[in-house]
Amino acid sequence: MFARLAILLYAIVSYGIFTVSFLYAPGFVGNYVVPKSIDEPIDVGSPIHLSEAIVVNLLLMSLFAIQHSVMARPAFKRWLVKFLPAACQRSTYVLLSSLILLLLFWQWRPIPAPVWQASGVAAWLLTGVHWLGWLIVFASSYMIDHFDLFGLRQAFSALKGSEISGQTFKTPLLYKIVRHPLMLGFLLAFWATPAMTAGHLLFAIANTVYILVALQFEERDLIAEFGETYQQYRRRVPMLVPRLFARRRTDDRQSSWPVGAPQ
Ligand SMILES: C[S@@+](CC[C@H](N)C(=O)[O-])C[C@H]1O[C@@H](n2cnc3c(N)ncnc32)[C@H](O)[C@@H]1O
Repeated sequence: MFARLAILLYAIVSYGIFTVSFLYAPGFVGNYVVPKSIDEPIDVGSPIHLSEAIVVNLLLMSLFAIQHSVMARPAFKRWLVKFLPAACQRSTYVLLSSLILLLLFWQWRPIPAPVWQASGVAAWLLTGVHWLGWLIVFASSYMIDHFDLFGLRQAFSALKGSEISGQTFKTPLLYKIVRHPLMLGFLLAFWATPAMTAGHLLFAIANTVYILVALQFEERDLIAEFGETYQQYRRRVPMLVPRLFARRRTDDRQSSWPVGAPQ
């Protein structure tokens, strides 16, 4: 019982640290409220050189990308549970990702050279799309299973002594429009800004490249897990850019597979 309570406490602490990093992220990317944002320099006493800023920022983003992608692979998860209870595996992933994100927010070097500056209606539109992106990220996490994604469900299952259920394939709401709404939300939040600086542009480009590469790995795992069901989904639903007009395909009309039903 003590071990199970310790797992739950670990999951709650990890989730708490994730919440701090998630709440900080819009402030960081949008330069709102927070003490240190993407364009807000830290006082390091001496001016930061452009080359140093680029190298430090790329290292920070690479650290996040490597941790986030390596730890998400099934082979790594199987290795990790040799040392940790299975119920801690997702919380460990969430904890490390969140700590690296906080490090990135803290150590990020702004590069303030302006790239574009919108005003009037364009500025309002870009700000609206920016917040729509964050809303999509938040909502999508609940559509596939927020508490499973962030390790709490696994810890509660362990507390009850029940088996940790495997991943289930779902296509609710936004997942019927694109296969990766959560990533689409991030892309909108990163790119839609009325005041783009060189540092923000570096952040947006590097993260776009990372997302596009990471999604290849994620989809490879999803195909390995769900086979033809995911292949059909791939044929039916676009990856990131919604189709403006529904495409009527022969196999759509013939298929009896209900999109949205757990497979
Ligand atoms: C951070 S979430 C991002 C999900 C998706 N890539 C997106 O952008 O909305 C990553 C986890 O979601 C899982 N996942 C992705 N698509 C899924 C789906 N349709 N149903 C259930 N789980 C899914 C992946 O296996 C992975 O564990």
